[in-house]
Amino acid sequence: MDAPTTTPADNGTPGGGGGWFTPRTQPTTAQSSEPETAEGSRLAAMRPVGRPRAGAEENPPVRQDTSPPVAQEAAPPEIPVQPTPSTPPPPPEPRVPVQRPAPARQASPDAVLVRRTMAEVGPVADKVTSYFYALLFVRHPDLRPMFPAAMDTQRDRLLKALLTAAEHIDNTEVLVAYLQNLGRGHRKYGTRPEHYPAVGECLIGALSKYASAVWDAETEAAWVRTYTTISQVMIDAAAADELRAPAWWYAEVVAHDLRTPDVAVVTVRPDQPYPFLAGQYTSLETPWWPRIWRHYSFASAPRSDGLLSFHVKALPAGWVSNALVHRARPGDILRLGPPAGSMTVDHTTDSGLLCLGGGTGIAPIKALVEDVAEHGERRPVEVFYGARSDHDLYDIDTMLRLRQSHPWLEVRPVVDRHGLVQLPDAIREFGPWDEYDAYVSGPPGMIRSGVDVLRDIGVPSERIRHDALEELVTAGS
Ligand SMILES: NC(=O)C1=CN([C@@H]2O[C@H](COP(=O)(O)OP(=O)(O)OC[C@H]3O[C@@H](n4cnc5c(N)ncnc54)[C@H](O)[C@@H]3O)[C@@H](O)[C@H]2O)C=CC1
Repeated sequence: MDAPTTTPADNGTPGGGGGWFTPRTQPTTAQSSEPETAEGSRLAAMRPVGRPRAGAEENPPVRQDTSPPVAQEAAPPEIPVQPTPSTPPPPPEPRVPVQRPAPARQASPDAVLVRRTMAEVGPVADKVTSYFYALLFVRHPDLRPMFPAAMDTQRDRLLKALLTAAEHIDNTEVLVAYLQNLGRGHRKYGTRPEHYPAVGECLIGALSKYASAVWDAETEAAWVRTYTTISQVMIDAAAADELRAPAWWYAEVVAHDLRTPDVAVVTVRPDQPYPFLAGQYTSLETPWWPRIWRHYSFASAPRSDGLLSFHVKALPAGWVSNALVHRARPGDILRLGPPAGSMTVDHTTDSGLLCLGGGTGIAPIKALVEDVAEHGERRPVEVFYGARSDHDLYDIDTMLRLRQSHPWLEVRPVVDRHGLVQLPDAIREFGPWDEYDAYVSGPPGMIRSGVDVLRDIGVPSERIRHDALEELVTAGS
């Protein structure tokens, strides 16, 4: 999957006060001197304050950089600082905004205006997306090579991420982490600080066109401040990440094991150490579909030989997944983005782990089991491994071997019974689960119903972990 996400990471929230999401200039009113629609002043307002490149003008014009932004696959990676094997993995992330509703507190004036715009454009979201990208590519053709040649269903990811962030602008704690992850993740596309004003300008261009009924100077000023804040957090996170990690890793396929006609276990060796935590995922690009990145969970806890493995199911019309299952062979070189996701084990408690792995969703669950084993803990781990048929339980042998080695582990295969009893239903027959944290991994529908069942049987939301559904919708394709 352009991998499963749990969440964006890293805290970095400056302590105290309003933090990052208090606009650096006080919110203004409609009567203020905020720019109205003049593009020049709008862009000046949106220009991120952080880290212009050496020699850049103080207020460079948006299109100052005419060099092609990316096409990285042919170029050797620029690696500012090589991580060493002792580089600690990034801290796990809090959940993405969609998973944790903003606490009930009074919305800031900017948030009210931003949400009003969002409500207005919601019914015409597709048009906003098309118009946004049309504006971006017409006004800034130099940015076009940063996107895939064929803009598939993921083309609106950038816009979606920005709008998600804007909508949750008051939910500082979660949002900062989300944006930092987004900023770090954008390094692999070749995104630079000077690209942000171009995107902001087109974002506002598209919103003002489709939310014209509610658009006024005050709304525009709110969006400018919101976008400036968003881009600043992303730019700062990318700059900090540059000091400790490459923008991407090359990884050579060293093993390819076709487990069923459409599921392969792909093992790769990164060109340099790749720190991550069990339960996380990465983004992956194949040589056959340049600039198309998909998310895949790591199927093992970090290994001493540094190898990484992924379980990939070839999906109908899944370009990347089909290439990985049917075309990739040892010796092929892939690219990996940074690790992400918060579906990780909390080693500060000894609660049990209740794990639901559906289909290839068993991959990160296996990693979690290995992680618990490596920590030498004796906490109960109960794995429910769901599949459509016996034949689809492609990793059951591995899971049963793990169970033989670890008395604290229980593995229960759950095969669909005529579509009536599905994986999540099975957990009702066992329990009680009061002392367990729950981990849910698999297709989005299974995650949704898994979370419903868990809540229904009394597991509190804060004890349920899963990757972000919005990431999973296109994951693995
Ligand atoms: N971290 C994560 O959450 C990961 C998620 N995945 C995702 O897992 C999926 C695996 O796909 P397949 O192997 O084809 O799975 P699948 O479609 O064969 O389903 C696997 C299991 O989930 C159950 N299930 C599916 N839809 C359900 C629903 N709506 N309600 C209740 N139960 C449901 C099925 O009954 C089956 O037991 C992919 O979408 C992949 O992207 C894969 C790896 C990690």
